[in-house]
Amino acid sequence: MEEIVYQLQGFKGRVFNDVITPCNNEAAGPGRVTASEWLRVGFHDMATHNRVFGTGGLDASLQFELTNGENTGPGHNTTLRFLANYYSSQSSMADLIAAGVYASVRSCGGPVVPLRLGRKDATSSGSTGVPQPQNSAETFRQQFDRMGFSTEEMIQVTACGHTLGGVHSEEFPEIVPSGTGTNGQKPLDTTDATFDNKVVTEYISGTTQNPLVVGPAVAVNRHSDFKVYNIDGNATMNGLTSATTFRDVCKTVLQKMIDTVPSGVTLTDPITPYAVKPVDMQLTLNSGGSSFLLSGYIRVRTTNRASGAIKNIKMTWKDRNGGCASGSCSYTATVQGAGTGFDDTFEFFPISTNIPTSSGISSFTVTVNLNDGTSESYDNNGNSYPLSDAIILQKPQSCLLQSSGALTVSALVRNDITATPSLGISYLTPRGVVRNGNPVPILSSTTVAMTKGDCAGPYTFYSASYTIAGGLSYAAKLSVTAGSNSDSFNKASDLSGSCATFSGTASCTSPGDGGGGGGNEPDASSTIASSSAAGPSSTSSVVEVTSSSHITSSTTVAPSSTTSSTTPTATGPARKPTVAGYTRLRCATEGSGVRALTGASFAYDTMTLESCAANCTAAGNFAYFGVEYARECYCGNSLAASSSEAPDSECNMLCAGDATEYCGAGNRLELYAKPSSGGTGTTRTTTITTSTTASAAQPTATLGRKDTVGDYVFVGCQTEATEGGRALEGKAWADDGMTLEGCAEACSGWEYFGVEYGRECYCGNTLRGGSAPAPLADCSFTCAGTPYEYCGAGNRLELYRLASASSSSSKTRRFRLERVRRL
Ligand code: HEM
Repeated sequence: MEEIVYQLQGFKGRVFNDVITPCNNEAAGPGRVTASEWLRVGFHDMATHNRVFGTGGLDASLQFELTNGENTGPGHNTTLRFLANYYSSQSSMADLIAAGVYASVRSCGGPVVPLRLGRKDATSSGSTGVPQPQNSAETFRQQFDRMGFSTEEMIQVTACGHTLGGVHSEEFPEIVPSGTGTNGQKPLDTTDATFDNKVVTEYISGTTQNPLVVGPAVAVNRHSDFKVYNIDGNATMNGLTSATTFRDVCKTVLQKMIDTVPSGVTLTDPITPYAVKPVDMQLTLNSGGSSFLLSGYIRVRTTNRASGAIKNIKMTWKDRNGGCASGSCSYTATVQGAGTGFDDTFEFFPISTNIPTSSGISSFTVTVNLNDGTSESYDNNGNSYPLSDAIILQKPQSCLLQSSGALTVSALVRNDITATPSLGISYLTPRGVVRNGNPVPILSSTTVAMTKGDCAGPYTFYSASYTIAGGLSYAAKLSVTAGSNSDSFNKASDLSGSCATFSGTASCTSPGDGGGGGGNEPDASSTIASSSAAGPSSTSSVVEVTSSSHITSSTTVAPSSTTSSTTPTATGPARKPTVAGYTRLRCATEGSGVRALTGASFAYDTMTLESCAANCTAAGNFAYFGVEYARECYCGNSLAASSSEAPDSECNMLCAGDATEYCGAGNRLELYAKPSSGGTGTTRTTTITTSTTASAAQPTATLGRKDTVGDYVFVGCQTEATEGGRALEGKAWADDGMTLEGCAEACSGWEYFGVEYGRECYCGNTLRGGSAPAPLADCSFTCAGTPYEYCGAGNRLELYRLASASSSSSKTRRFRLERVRRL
């Protein structure tokens, strides 16, 4: 929750604020201020609390109450659907709703509402009792008293809520008759997207146009704001005419609102961002078992520091026995990226260092070295940051096929741990009926016994498989536990599509006697976890440790690739300046929104630089090759312009098939080029078969932009129109199974199609005025129907255009004009 709430944009941004920033963002369509919908959700969820019985309150029971008549309108559903993207065993829906109140108020310029955590989610609907506009003043007083709010607090909290948003014709036609508002909405004050006290001052001065005070609502006795505000002769409202007082009061009453929880729930103290926080720290056993890679980030809060004030950070660890037997127990990192929250900035320092398994690690501390020569020590309030090497969830040998949910998890258990490990899976399953039903998936957990495998020096492999049904397997969280030790809350989305073979297995040792001392036997039985989840590409064939043979056996792949993984790993990993006629260029990023190399691609569990070079030569004598994520090989004759140089330290994954070589990392290519890109082309004739065969090796499914979808080509990320109406007005539909392909098909015959907000498809022949290109990064939602495609975002279209559009003359002209306008 700390990351979701504070780590919003930029490096490692959780983008929780995307659809409510800026405050007037109408992510779900014109007339719907998303921030106001989030705030209203907080009230409607809380409003059924009964202080006497201790029932109800902020407990996410709203998800079961959407059709009970007192929670009308689409806003509750849309809000819960967005928040559910963050739902996990560590962030309840109720805490997320509370965080939504904090975020919406802050995004609109309101106070920082202190956020406590620990809310528990209801499992069924609660009582009714949300105040309705037709209720009498006395009923309102009783309802708020039942919630635990005094009359004064009732007036205050209603005014604080009604500083944002408005009343909608669709929901309350008797209050805002159809056609009388703008985009079907009438605002509650003149600044419906600013958290200010206009709702009060306009009411007190008699100039208010608040549809819950004046207008048609009066005649039908639905002027609820008037009934509430006027109940004490306007005394409380008069007290809120000072902007500062309004802000302070709102901070207090809105906190009270989100802290109203069922009895039995104990909330934490209000959270604040950590000064120093380890993020995604992970141990991964290197081949041979004599060392592991420690990776992750140290996040340092830089809010109150001058920019560039930090020189570097030093992480210093203690080995398993509390000392430093290896003689070298520290790692220094310089900044890799920065991120922001509403009120904070952070810098991230990447950790990537090898630690001998013989001595291991138990905890660490962090020193922040400043450019002025001073330094600060962080030791987790005197406790050090614990990091146990007793159990390791071994990601390279674990895999998830997101299409089927087939999961295999490999873990390493230190040989002195006697307890048998088990795999805990916490996962989400959709409820099926979504349109007007509950959009929040069910959070379940299961425990699976793990089967013992081979030794790897001082560790022993265990593995387990399970199929996560329901299509949301990527959102699962994985924990491996043995006795009191665990490696917990690992993201399933970090796993690749097939399990890599663990090469260079060592015979069993005890921790502390020299780890990996048994040598590196090229043992064919080292195929831990190569089974079920991996699907077709990593069946028993990977028992053959020799490189790439199982995918290109019928092809002309260079013979040099056959020896790599059996090479003893006595020498440590190193960069290779040349590989089979290619010269190393650099560690490179992927292109933004496109792959850096698009000529051909291969993925297999025995990847080496040599086999990738051989495949790229055979597949077309390509000018470039690059290896990414240990097991993915890309070829191309040109490099995407947006691919840029990254520090070598970021290309830190060892090749799946040869642990003496580096093979990029997530989104990082170990990039090589031929000195002359012309090449001889001598192997061209063999390329078609080779490339077909090799590509048939199951590529890792990854999230990425699609250059073409059916007959359409990608235009870019595009804003909605500003000139009254949608950017694409031809046809629209929304679906929870939305994919780019589905939208393309639905828009067949139209010149454009665009997908917005993950699940909304729009077609049109022209783009309405005001719709403009936006940064690709804005289109950050994945499609509701597949986690591998991007489908726009709030107010952002993933826009495609008919490839043949430019062939018809009239269309060509229009296209050019639009291009000019855009440029
Ligand atoms: C007597 C108590 C209340 C009544 C009868 C009431 C009633 C209403 C009604 C009828 C709407 C229009 C909804 C729509 O058309 O979408 C509305 C909007 C809203 N209410 Fe209340 N409300 C009350 C208290 C509160 C409180 C305590 C809060 C939060 C602190 C709140 C937050 C909001 C917000 C943010 C909107 C704008 C929603 C949007 O623009 O979509 N309300 N309220």
